[in-house]
Amino acid sequence: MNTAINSRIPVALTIAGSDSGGGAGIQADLRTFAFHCVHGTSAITCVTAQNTLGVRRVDAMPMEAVVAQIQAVVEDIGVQAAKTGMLLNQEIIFAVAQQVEALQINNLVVDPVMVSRTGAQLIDDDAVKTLCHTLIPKAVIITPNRYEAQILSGLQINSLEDMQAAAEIIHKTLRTKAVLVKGGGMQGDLRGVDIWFDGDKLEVLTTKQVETKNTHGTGCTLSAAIAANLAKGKDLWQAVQQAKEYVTTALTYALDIGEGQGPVGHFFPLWGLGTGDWELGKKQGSREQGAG
Ligand SMILES: Nc1ncnc2c1ncn2[C@@H]1O[C@H](COP(=O)(O)OP(=O)(O)OP(=O)(O)O)[C@@H](O)[C@H]1O
Ligand SMILES: Cc1ncc(CO)c(N)n1
Repeated sequence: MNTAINSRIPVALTIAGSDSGGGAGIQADLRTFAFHCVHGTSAITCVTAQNTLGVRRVDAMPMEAVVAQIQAVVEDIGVQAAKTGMLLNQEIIFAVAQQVEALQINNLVVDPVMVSRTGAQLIDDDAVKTLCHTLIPKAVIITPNRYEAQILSGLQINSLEDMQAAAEIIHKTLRTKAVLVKGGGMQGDLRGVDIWFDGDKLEVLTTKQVETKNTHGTGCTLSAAIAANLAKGKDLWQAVQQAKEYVTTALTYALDIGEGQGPVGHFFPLWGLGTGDWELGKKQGSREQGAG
């Protein structure tokens, strides 16, 4: 008898960089997709030698290799949603924007990775311009952090009101459906606060502020969770609210590894249930076998 189960599963694509430390980038995105029961596919734009203390080296993939990965995935498997993360240079950004158009990739979430949480600029000014003019207008939502929102809006952001003003300016000037200005780089209580603006509704998304130094990859995780929810057919507002809840809970289970900022705990229910001990799962399995 054929016992195979034919499972249909939503598919999402991440176009982003690899983080050797496993906390951000492609690694965080694929874990987030898996948690949401979405099949994760990837197009790697660059390889970073990175750990919890910082980025040591970045090697860009050839633009043609990025394009080939996107085409291989979309032409055969198809994707219901996609996200972009670290795109690194102007050539890759331009090529990704062309592929999004040519392959009609819908539900695109752009995490405009330009500046690290510590304020260091990761892409040059020409690449920022290309991102604004080619890729961002194709997104259903963009998710800048504090420093990225400063660049995109031209405002200094030091308060909730500044975050709101920046979201409005970014929406107006960059023509995306929605903007989420993230508060992780703010001080005090604002660290857990994000601002949503879609041209109509200006909303403050507030969760508790989690007291942890282990916040590496929160932005990647949030944008990947939004894409996963969109792939599952949720509307954009619902996708964002649920993604925010997910990243907050994952932060409360953040992993204390390395000397610097550890990653969030993407698979927290396993730890919450005490199954961090994998032996437990095996024991339960053998008990069931014994009973049969
Ligand atoms: N200490 C915290 N407590 C609660 N929420 C937080 C905290 N730090 C970040 N967040 C949330 O995590 C999400 C990501 O925001 P953040 O500003 O950290 O993005 P980012 O700088 O792009 O992240 P990264 O570069 O580390 O991937 C947002 O929803 C933000 O509110
Ligand atoms: C590969 C990669 N993408 C994104 C970020 C931003 O968190 C990072 N540190 N590394």
